[in-house]
Amino acid sequence: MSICDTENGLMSFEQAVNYLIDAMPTPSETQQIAIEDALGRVLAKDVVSSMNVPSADNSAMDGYAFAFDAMLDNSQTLTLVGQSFAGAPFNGSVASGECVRIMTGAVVPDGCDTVQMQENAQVVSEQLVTIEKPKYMGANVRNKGEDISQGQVIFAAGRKLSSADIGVLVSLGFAHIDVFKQLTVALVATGDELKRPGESLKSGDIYETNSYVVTSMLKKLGVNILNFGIVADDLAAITSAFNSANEQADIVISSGGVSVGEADYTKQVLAELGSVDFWKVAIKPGKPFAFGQLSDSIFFGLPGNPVSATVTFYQLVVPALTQMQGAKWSPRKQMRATLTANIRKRPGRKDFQRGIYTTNENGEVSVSTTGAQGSGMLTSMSVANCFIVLPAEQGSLFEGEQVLIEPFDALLT
Ligand SMILES: Nc1nc2c(c(=O)[nH]1)N[C@H]1C(S)=C(S)[C@@H](COP(=O)(O)OP(=O)(O)OC[C@H]3O[C@@H](n4cnc5c(N)ncnc54)[C@H](O)[C@@H]3O)O[C@H]1N2
Ligand code: MOO
Repeated sequence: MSICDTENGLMSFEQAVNYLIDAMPTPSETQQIAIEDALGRVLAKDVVSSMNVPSADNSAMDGYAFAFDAMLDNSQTLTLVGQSFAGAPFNGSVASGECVRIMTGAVVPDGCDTVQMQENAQVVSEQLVTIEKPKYMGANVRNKGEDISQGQVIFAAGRKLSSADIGVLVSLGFAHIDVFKQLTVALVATGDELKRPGESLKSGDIYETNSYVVTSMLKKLGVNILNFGIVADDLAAITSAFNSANEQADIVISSGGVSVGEADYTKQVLAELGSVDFWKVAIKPGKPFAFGQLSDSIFFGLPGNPVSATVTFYQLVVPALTQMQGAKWSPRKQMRATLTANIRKRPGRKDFQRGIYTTNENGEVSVSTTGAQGSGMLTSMSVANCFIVLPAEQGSLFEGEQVLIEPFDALLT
C-alpha cells in the first residue's frame, strides 16, 4: 500500500485514520456489567425490548379521563366515578357519560381514550365535572408502546452507550448488559526533564502534563487506565516500561521521544520489541506521531509537545480506540464558520488550529484562532472551544473566508 503523499512524502491525515481503523483488532471477549457502569461501553449484542414503553396507555396531564365519543357538545358535564393515580390505577370500567379523575403518568382506565387537563374542567359537585371537549380523540394520552414496542431491536451491537441510552435500557428493566470487555490502556511519559506536580524543579525541568491530559480524556472513553509514570530517556528504562505495559494492557500510549533528537528512543524500542507500522503524519501539530504493535498490544507514540500530544490523541487515537472498543468510527461532524481574522498557514500539512467560535442570534457561526499556535502552549487548548480544521493543501486565509470547525464538546462523544 502506498501511504505517502503531501509534504516530503508524509502519510496524509486521512490515510493515517483509515490505516488505524483497518489495523484495529475487533474485540471478541464480552462481559456482563451493571447498567450503572455502562457509560461509554459498547454493546456486544443487540438489545431487544421484552416490553412496551409505556407499558399501558397513560395520562400526560393531571385532569379527567373519559371516552371522546361521550362528548356530544363542546362542553359536557360528566359523572365522576373514581380516580386513577400513577401506581394506583382505577380498576373498574368507565361508561359513556362518566369520567375518572386522573394524574400524570396514571393508567387510562378501560372505557376511556382521552384526557382533558384540569385547567379546562370545572368541578360542579362531588360527583359532577363540566369538561371542555378536547380537539381530538386521544388528546393528552401517551399510548402503550409509543416510545418502544415489544420485540423491537432498541440498540444494535456496536453501540457506544450514552447517558440517555442507559436511561432507555433501565426503562426496559435491564439491570445488567452485555458489553465488549473493557480495554486497558497503559500510559508512559518519557523525558529526563519531567517532574510530578509537587516536586521541585531544577533548571530545565518541567512538570509532566501529557499523562494528566490523556488520562482525563481516557476517563470519558470508558477504559481502564494504568499509569506507568515518568520514564527516563534511557533505552533500558524505556524497554522495561514498554515490556511491562505490553504485558498488562491492550493499548500502550507513550508521549515524547518520537522525534529525531539524540534522546528520542521511542521508535527504536518499539521496533526492537515489535514493529513500527508508520511514523509521521502530514498534520500540524503532531507530525512525529508513531503507530505500531508490541507482542500483545497496540502502540501509539504521541509527540511530547503538550498540544501535539492532545491533538494526536483526539484526532488519531480516539478513532482507533473507538474501533478497538467494538464501535464503528465515523468522521466527526464539522461546522462551517466565518473567519473574523486572517490565519497564517503554509500548504503541506493538515492544520488543527485552536479556535474560539461564537454563534450570533441568527445562528451564524464566527471563529478566530486563539492567537499564537506554538505546540508547547497548552493554554491555547484550554482557551479554545474548537479546532479550526484546515486541509493540507490550504494556504493562508483571510478574514471573511469560510472554514470548517470541530467543537470541542463533541470530541469524546
Ligand atoms: N530536528 C527536528 N526536531 C524536531 C522535529 C523535527 O521534525 N526535526 N519535530 C518537532 C516536533 S513537530 C515535535 S511535536 C517534537 C516532538 O518531539 P518528541 O516526541 O521527541 O518529544 P520530546 O522531544 O520528548 O519533547 C518535546 C517537548 O515536549 C515536552 N514534553 C515531553 N513530554 C512531556 C510531558 N509528558 N508533559 C509535558 N511536556 C512534555 C518536552 O519537554 C519538550 O519541550 O519534536 C520537534 N523537534
Ligand atoms: O507538530 Mo509538532 O507536533 O508541531 O509540535
